Amino acid sequence: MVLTGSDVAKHNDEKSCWVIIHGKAYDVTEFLPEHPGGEEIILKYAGKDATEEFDPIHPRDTLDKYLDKSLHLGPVDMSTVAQETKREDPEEAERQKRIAEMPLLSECFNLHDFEAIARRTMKKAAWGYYSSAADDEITLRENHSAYHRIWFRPQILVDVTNIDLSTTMLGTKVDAPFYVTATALGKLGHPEGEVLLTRAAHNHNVIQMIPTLASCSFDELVDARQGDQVQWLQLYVNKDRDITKRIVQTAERRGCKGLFITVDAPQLGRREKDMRLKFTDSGSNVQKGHKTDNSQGAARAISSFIDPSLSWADIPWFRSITKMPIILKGVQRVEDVLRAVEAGVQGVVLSNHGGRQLDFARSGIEILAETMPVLRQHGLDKKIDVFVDGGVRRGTDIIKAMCLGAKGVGIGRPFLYAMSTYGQAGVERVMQLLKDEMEMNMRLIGCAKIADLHPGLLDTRGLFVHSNSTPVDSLSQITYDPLVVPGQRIK
Ligand SMILES: Cc1cc2c(cc1C)[n+](S(=O)(=O)[O-])c1c(=O)[nH]c(=O)nc-1n2C[C@H](O)[C@H](O)[C@H](O)COP(=O)(O)O
Repeated sequence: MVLTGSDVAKHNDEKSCWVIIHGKAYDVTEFLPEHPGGEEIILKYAGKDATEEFDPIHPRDTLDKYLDKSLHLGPVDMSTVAQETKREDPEEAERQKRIAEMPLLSECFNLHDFEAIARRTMKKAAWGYYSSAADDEITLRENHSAYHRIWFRPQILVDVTNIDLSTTMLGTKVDAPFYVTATALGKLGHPEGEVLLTRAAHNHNVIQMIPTLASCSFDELVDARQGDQVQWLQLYVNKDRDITKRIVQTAERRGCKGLFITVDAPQLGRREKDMRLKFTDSGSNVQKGHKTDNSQGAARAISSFIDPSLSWADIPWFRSITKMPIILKGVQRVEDVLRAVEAGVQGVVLSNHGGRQLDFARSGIEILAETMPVLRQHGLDKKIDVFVDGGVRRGTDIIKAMCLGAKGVGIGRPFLYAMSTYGQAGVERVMQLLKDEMEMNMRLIGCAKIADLHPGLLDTRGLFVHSNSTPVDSLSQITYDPLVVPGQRIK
C-alpha cells in the first residue's frame, strides 16, 4: 500500500512518530529515546520528509541495519507530501551568489585558497563542524604555526634531476608520504560524501583512512575502492564491545590494511562553532514541552556511543580479534609511544585530533621532534611506525615531518574544504599541489627521494618555544572591557 503525505503527517509527536526518508515512511516512535542525537532532532521532522537532515549524518544503510523491518512502513506518494515552503532565506541567496562567483579550480594555488573559498561558500553547519576546534582554538592554530618554527638547512650540489616522492606505509607502496585522514560527516560538505575521497585517493595512489563516523556507509566506501587500492579503518571504540568486534572483523574481511584506534577522544571536544549551529531555531514543535538541549553540536550528538573506559588493558583484546596492524591515533607524548611499543602495537599517530579535543595540546610535529630521538636512543625507531597529523598545509610541512622521521602524514580539513567546494576534482587538485610543492622543495633542499630526508636538514631549536600569537579574531581579545579608563572616574 502506498501511503500519502497526510497519512504520515498524522503521526507527528512522541506518542506516534513517523518520518519519511528517501520516499519511504518509517515508524521511529520507539527509537526516539535511543537516538544518539537526542529525540528533539527527530521530533522536529515528525510527520514530515526528513531526508535532507538525515543524509549528511547517516550512512544510507542505517535504517536497514538498525530499524526493525516491522517499522518500515513502505513507500509514500511524494506528490502528496506538502513540501516545506522554503522561506526566501536572504543568507542562502547570498551564499548561492558567492558560489556563483567562486574562482576557477585552476585559480586555486595552495591549500589556504580552498579554506578561504570554503569559508565563504559552505553551509554554516558544515563550515562550523569542519573548521571548529576546542575552546579558544589555540591548538588548532599551533598545529600549523609550529611548522613555521622549523627552518631548513639545505644541502647543495646534489643531483636532484629526478625526485621520487614514493614511500611505503604499513607495507603499502604509495606515491607520496601523505594520506587522507579520518574526518566524520563528509556529506555535510558534499552530497556524495567520503566516496569522493576514496576515488581521489585511488587516482593519486595515496591511502584513505575510513572514519567510523563517515556519512557514507562502510560498504559504500569499500565498494568504491578500485584495483588494489588500500584503505585503513579509523575506529571509535563502542561501549558495546560486540559492536566494535563486528566492525573490526568486517573491516579486516573486506580488506582494510590497518586499524587506527582513536585514543584522544574519550568524549568529543567542546567545539563552540559547531555547538552554536545546532537547535538554535525556535518555534518548531521541538520546543513544545521539550527541554531542547542547546549544548549539542553535531559532534556531541553523534558520539554518545564512544567508550571512555578504553585503556591499555584493552590492547591485548584488540590484538586477539584482528591480524590487521594496530595503530593508536592521538598519542601526544613520548612516554605513551614507548608504552605502545611495549603493548605490541605496530604504530602511533602523533595527533591532537586537529585541535578539536584538548586545547593547549602540543602540535603533532613537536611531539614527533620529542619522540624520534628517544626511540633512536632506545634502538626502537624501527620497532614502531610513527605517523603525524594536524595543521599540514604545505609540501614543506610534509618534508619537515619526514625529515624528523615520520612514516607518513595525515591531512584532514584541506581535503574536506576542497571536496566541499570543488568535489573530487578539488581533492585531486590538493593532492597534486602538495606533490608539486614537495617536488620543488625536495629539489631545493638537495634531496632526491624520501629515504634521503634526515633531521640534519632542519633547525628545530625554536620549535619547543610556545609563544601564543593569540588570534586577532578570538572573542577573548575583543570582549574584554576594561571599564576603568585610567584618569576617568566611572560614571
Ligand atoms: C577536521 C576534522 C577532523 C576530525 C574529525 C572531523 C573533522 C571535521 N573527526 S570527528 O568528527 O570525530 O572529530 C574525526 C573522527 O571521526 N575520528 C578521528 O579519529 N579523527 C577525527 N578528526 C581528526 C582528524 O583525523 C585529524 O587528526 C585532523 O583533522 C588533522 O588535522 P587537520 O584537519 O589540520 O589536517
